[in-house]
Amino acid sequence: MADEVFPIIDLSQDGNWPDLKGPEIVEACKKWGFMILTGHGIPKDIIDSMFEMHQAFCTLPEEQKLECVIDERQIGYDLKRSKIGMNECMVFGGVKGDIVQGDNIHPWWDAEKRAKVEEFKEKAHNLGLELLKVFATSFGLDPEYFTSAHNMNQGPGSVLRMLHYPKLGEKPKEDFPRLYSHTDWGSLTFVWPRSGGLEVETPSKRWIEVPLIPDSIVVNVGDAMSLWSGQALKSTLHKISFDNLPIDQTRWSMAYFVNANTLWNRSNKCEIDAKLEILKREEDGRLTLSSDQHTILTAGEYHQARLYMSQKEDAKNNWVGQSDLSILDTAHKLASVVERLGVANGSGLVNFSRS
Ligand SMILES: O=C(O)CCC(=O)C(=O)O
Ligand SMILES: [Fe+2]
Repeated sequence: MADEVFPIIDLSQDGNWPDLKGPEIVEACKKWGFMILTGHGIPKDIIDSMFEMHQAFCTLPEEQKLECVIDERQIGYDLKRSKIGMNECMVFGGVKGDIVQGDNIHPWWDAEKRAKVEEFKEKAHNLGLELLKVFATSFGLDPEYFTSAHNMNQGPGSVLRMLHYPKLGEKPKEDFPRLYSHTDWGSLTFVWPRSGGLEVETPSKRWIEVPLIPDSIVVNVGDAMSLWSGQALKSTLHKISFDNLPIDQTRWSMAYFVNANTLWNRSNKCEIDAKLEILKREEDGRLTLSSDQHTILTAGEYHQARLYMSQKEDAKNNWVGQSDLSILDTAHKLASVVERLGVANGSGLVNFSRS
């Protein structure tokens, strides 16, 4: 449709962008669930230096990179050759300080490089907090309503994925995509693209490629934030297809996933847990706290429900890596809450539907 213009919002005019650009930001997140932010204040030399490290690390032989494979804290190297996608990724999850001190990171990432990653994560996180304040303020809530549940010092932490979609000799025989059609699980996602290829579903459900603007950030709302906001904010499907990123092309990008706090201990009990109190949309557009107990989940319960839903989906599709669903014994009840709210279906795959 001719009036479907991908939202591009420049924050550079004034230090007071949350007040000045807040309404435009919220509108974009309601209508598209996606926007591009320019003039966002994260310096270009810092972004450049992150991509330099990313590209240099990816040139190491595969067996070296595989020495530290991604763990349950979401730290380490992730090589994907599956229905999820065909890419490689260095993943830096965990809380503040975990990268500088942490294990399971290849020694190629020396102290100086790790400090840069921590600094970048912190800058990204602070921008995420500003956006969460904009959302809360626009809904008439306490500005810290969402931010208080996104503390960088509390687990599980937000996750930086440095992504590389390599050139391929031939198209995979197994029908694996570059990146499957999905919505993100968390609160907010930032993507720094260095190459084109990312496609999103428009409000009228067409697929378009996200404009490539150097040094900008592509921001999208995740399922948790959509759920939390009573679906006032939209979590939108996106993908990278072989049509748009053919086998002879490469894509470099970085994605930062802003997640709500929750921490599981070794006996699978949740120790820190943000309350994901699903807000209710009033007729005048305001969001209020719902009195319906069924619409109150904690971030940990939400996460468990998503795990359960995606493993159920994997099992249905006979995907590799199935695990024992009985571990998640209460999760199916929670999954039905998530399903009923219509924010996510299965693992967020193509047949995702929303009223
Ligand atoms: O590479 C990209 O730009 C997209 C990454 C993405 O959507 C994801 O990892 O969830
Ligand atoms: Fe995504």
